[in-house]
Amino acid sequence: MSDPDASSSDHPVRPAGRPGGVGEAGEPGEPGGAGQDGAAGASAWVDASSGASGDMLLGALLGAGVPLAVLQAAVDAVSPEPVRLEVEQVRRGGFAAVHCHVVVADSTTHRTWRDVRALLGAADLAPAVRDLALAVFARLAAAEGAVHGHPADEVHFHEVGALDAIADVVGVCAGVVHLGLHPGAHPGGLTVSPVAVGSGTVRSAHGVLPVPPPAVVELLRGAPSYAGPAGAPAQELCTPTGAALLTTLAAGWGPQPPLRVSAVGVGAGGRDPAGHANVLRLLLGDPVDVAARADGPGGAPGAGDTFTEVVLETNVDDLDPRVWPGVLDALLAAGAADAWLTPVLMKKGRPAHTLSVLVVPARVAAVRDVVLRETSAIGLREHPVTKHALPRTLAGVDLDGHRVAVKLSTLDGRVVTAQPEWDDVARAATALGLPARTVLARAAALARDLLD
Ligand SMILES: O=C([S-])c1cc(C(=O)S)c[n+]([C@@H]2O[C@H](COP(=O)(O)O)[C@@H](O)[C@H]2O)c1
Ligand code: NI
Repeated sequence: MSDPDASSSDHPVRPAGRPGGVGEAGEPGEPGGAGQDGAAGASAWVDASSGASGDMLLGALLGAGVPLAVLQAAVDAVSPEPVRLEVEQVRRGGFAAVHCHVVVADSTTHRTWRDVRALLGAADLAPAVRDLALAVFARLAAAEGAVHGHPADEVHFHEVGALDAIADVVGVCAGVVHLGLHPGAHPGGLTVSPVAVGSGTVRSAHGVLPVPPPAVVELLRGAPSYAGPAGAPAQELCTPTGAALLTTLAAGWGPQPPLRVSAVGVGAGGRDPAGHANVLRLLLGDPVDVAARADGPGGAPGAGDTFTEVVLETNVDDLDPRVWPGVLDALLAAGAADAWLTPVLMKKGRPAHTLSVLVVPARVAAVRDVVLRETSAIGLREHPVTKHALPRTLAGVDLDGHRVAVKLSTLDGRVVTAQPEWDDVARAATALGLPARTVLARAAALARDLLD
């Protein structure tokens, strides 16, 4: 929710940078709705070490280069009353930041989850934006229902169902879809840092609540969060809207993933307390394939091509084979570099599978946990392995307006392979209505120009 006390202005936003090849299509609406997917897909990291709220996320998206018109068009499509997004350049504890004000007339209308769902259902929104906004409000309704003891459908939102909160959610979803960062759009997606929730108490429609308030606790279940940051005055830093947005949008949690950063958005919270910068940062860029290197002796990207990883292995003869695809997905989601099955004939002549997982040392524990939880194995072997890999970077080629990432590998300073990323090829083929092998051949031909 935006801060009603903060001053506002009509200043146009000055982006901190334009993402390379991202958001450039930027048409104001796809056929049949506001909130065009104006990007071919990118990766990003949200720094929520000072918390998160709807207006902080809106400011960060604007600062990272999303046009104000994209957010406003989506908000206009949903809101039954005029809602204006206003942008102000502010300072927060040493950061130049963008504060997005959501300006609405005073209203005491309370909405249920059913009301909000009807508003979103009737709105002329791009399908991806509508689906995402529905998912955010469904999470809010489930959390409110759980903490107040009501079925989700009957949940009566107070602050979080007001027009400014609806504008926060819809605007953020439109911005995220515009950047191609929504779940399922791109393998990289959005990684979110552990979330600072603040401390102390907060006044709300429910009266005085402890921080984190119950809805935030419920929404952040399973996500990393903590009180703080240290030295900050006691205050609420993560609102229910911020928590619902982050947990719906996050493809993963943790420190900044390897990124070639091309744009930074700094979104301001309403207050500017002494002692900490009340901002949320969005770092946008292309993924760099250096995750393994960062954990190994090679250190910095491209600095070396030999490092240590771990192979976990176990022979399994008693798991229903239909379970295996989900296991492999879960292993990759837990950070495995690869996971595969080999048919074997094991002791007592039993047909079985060897499950093998390659993973960087820092992610062994998470991967081991998946193996022991998701399969019937009751033990496993772990071998450190020495891995040699060529330094690689990502470039891109354009196929009739669809960006296909190309992985470049370098030997002795020369680019020796240029491989189009399959997921991008498949997506472009679907969008263009062409066979994937045709699109792959065209992407490979363009990629050949990137070879040295
Ligand atoms: O609106 C509701 S029902 C509501 C529930 C809770 C619970 O934790 S339960 C908390 N709040 C407080 O409302 C304000 C505004 O939140 P936004 O997400 O709309 O920015 C915030 O202080 C919450 O703690 C509201
Ligand atoms: Ni509540």
